[in-house]
Amino acid sequence: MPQTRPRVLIVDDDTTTIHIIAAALSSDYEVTIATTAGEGFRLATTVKPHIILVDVVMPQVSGFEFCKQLKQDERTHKIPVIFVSAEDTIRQQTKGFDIGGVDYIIKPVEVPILKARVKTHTRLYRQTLQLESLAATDPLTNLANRRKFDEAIEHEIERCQRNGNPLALLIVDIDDFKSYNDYYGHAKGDDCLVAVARILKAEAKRSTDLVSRLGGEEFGIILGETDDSGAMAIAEAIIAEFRHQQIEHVKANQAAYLSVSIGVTFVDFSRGGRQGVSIRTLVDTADHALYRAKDAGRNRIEYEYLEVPGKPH
Ligand SMILES: Nc1nc2c(ncn2[C@@H]2O[C@H](COP(=O)(O)OP(=O)(O)OP(=O)(O)O)[C@@H](O)[C@H]2O)c(=O)[nH]1
Repeated sequence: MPQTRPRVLIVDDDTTTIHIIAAALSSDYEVTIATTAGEGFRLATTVKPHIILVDVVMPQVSGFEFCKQLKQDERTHKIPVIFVSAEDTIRQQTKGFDIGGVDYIIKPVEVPILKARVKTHTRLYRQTLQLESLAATDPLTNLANRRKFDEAIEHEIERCQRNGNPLALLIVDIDDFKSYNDYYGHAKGDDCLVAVARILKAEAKRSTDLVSRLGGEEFGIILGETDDSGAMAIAEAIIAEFRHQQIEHVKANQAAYLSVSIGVTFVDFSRGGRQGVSIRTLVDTADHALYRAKDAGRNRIEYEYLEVPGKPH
């Protein structure tokens, strides 16, 4: 698939420089312009540029301060920043790198050098993004993989705890999948995993939801900012969707179709506390509920609250 053109954000208060840089890059890049650091920061979070070219000397907020701000925000900290400045002292240039810039271009801008450097840094950044995405994705289902799940749940625990919000985790396991594989063959088993992934994605579709394949026929769904009734509603919708779709599984023991069992756990951070709430305790609690669902006959949901130790009552 052809890649879209890389996006460049130019942040400069000098219209002559903006004009020179934009003219040099606009045939190969999507160019966006900001004349203040404030506007630049807003565009960095919305346009998500592949590179930012910033003037060092600007009124109010300098290019260095702007870069520091970008590096402190998780939405923008990875975007490569190139400083463009007439200040050519070694001290000034070194400072640019220390702050987190990837390059420093001296004004007046030499267009071939500018183009070569922008090309190199955008290519490297895009490769990094691609590798990060591959490292976080399960190749069969295209869902987030276990590594991404662990990273995301840690992040969600922190976020929900900081904001005093509830957090829920669902572990979904296909019922009698061994006999499905044995009867229909491994390739059909793979197709089945893809179909299950699609159903789960369709039911947990909020931006704070993350559906992942934990391994084999087990899936994890993180529901940030979701309380017990919200999480149970999603779990019930998943069970109902499998009942509705009636995916054939002639060897199923319980239902006459392909079904899943779901273990659900909730944490309520609304009264503070966090000690003892880790990925491990969350997953273990949801797993425990899942085993109970399997034991009780499959094709069902069981849940367990996770108490937050140290929470004042
Ligand atoms: N096709 C396919 N099968 C897989 C994959 N990963 C794991 N499996 C199979 O999933 C099956 C899981 O079997 P079990 O752990 O015994 O679970 P189950 O038969 O679903 O039984 P219950 O969970 O108790 O209902 C095994 O046969 C694995 O070989 C995969 O990527 N593709």
